[in-house]
Formats: sequence, C-alpha cells, structure tokens
Amino acid sequence: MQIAFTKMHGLGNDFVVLDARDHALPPLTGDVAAALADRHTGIGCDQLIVIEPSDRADWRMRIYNCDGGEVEACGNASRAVGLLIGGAVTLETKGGLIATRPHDNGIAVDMGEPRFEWDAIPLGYAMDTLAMPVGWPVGDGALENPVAVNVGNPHAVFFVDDPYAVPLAEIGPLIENDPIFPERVNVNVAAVTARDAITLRVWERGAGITRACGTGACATAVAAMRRGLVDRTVTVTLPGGPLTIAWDDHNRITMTGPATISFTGSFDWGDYA
Ligand SMILES: N[C@@H](CCC[C@H](N)C(=O)O)C(=O)O
Repeated sequence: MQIAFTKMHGLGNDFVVLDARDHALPPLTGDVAAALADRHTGIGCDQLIVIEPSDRADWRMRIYNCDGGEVEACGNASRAVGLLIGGAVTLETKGGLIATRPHDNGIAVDMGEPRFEWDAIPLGYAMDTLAMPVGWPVGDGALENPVAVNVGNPHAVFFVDDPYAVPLAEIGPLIENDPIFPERVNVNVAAVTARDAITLRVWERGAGITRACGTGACATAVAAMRRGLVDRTVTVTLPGGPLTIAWDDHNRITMTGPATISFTGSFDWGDYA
C-alpha cells in the first residue's frame, strides 16, 4: 500500500506528515513511527505527524517522537500542519486544543494555557516549580533549580550564562530520564539577553537535540516571565532561528514563526510495518 507524505520543518525541526483526513491509515505502532523517522533507513525526521478527523476540532494532530513514543504537543509541527491545511484551523492534540492562523511572519498558534502545578508537569513529588530544589553536576558546576512548566508537554527550563557552553548531549539524557520526571521531560537551557530576548537550546524528550522546539520556546518564555526576567512578549532564538512568544492577560500563549514544506513523496507501508 503506497502512502503519500509531506516532509516539512519549522526552523529545522523536521517532520514527516501523513495526511489521513480522507483515508484512514493502517494501525500505526511506535515501531512503525520510529522506522519511518530513522535517518539512515527511513525517511528521517524529528517527529512523525498524522492528521486525522476529530470530533472536537477541525482536525486531530497525532505526534510521535523519533523514538516511536506518542506525545502530547509539538509547537513547530502545529505551525507546519497549519500551513499544510491552510486558513484558520483548530487542532485536537493529546495536550489539548490549539488554534493556528496565517500571520505576516508565518503561522501564529494559540498554544493554550501553561500549567505550573507539580502534579501537572508531572513531577515525582510536590515541590516548588519556579525553582525546583534539584541539580545535576556538569563539569565543575551544576545545572540546577530549573523552572518546571507544562505547555501540553513537560519541560524543565534552566537559566544559564551561555547555553552553547552546556554539554547538552551528555546532560540532556540524564535529566530527561531522571525519575523526578515520571513522564520524562524536555530539557531547555536558556540565557536571557534582554527584556525581550532569550537564546535557547533544547534536548527534546524522545528526539535529542533539535534545531528548534516550539513548545520549548513557549515553556522557556513563560518561565522567564514568571521569574520577572523578561516582558510578556519575547523573541526566543534557537539554533534554527527565532520564534515570537507572547503570554497574554487571559493566560494564553501565542507562538509565531515560519513553517516550510521541503518535499513530498510516497513509501510502501509494507516496508515499515
Ligand atoms: N519539537 C516539538 C516538541 C516535540 C515533542 C517533545 N519532544 C516531547 O516529547 O514532548 C516542538 O516544536 O514543540
């Protein structure tokens, strides 16, 4: 069975998008998702995205990390799906309802409301999420006292002097898999460079270091806002480029940035199932 796909990216965070709005796909297991995402033997991507009919929104967006795990939210893929479908679109995700619309600077997404309660992140036990009383050794120092935020998916945000000096490939997986995060966690290392500017690198749960993470940018922006480090609209610059993040008086986060179609193709489902 031949399946069409669209290869897309948001600031270099790349996706294989399967459009199942008109025709249902065969059952998609984590193993199939991981095989399609494999950069050596599959199509290759950070996340596999499936668009399906929804009872609660215009469409449902399912998100699989390249390790095959299905997850709740993906900011960059939300913009990609918004671009692919076109117009103003509501999307049901495991992390909640979101809404995308065309914008002069690409696609704007209403990402919903952030959560800060320890059991909404979730964390293993009750603690202050504005400065978690934990740390992990790095070189002669430590990465410590992160802000924990859930923006549909779980994030830990560490404020550091220089995100590019953090050995993220080594420390990222240790923090991601620490039992203090029972659902694992996305690891953000960020520097505030002005009242309206943040530099960010992300170790993504289930995907590793990516060029950009939309939910990471949202989580980092609201973490910095909660700490009083920045104003309520900031530019978050990731390795792949900038996103604009605003947190409004109604407690909603809007993320604005580009999305791009790279190419289209097709594959034989039997080669991966
Ligand atoms: N790249 C995404 C986030 C994808 C999911 C994440 N790795 C998780 O496991 O929660 C984004 O742009 O937000």
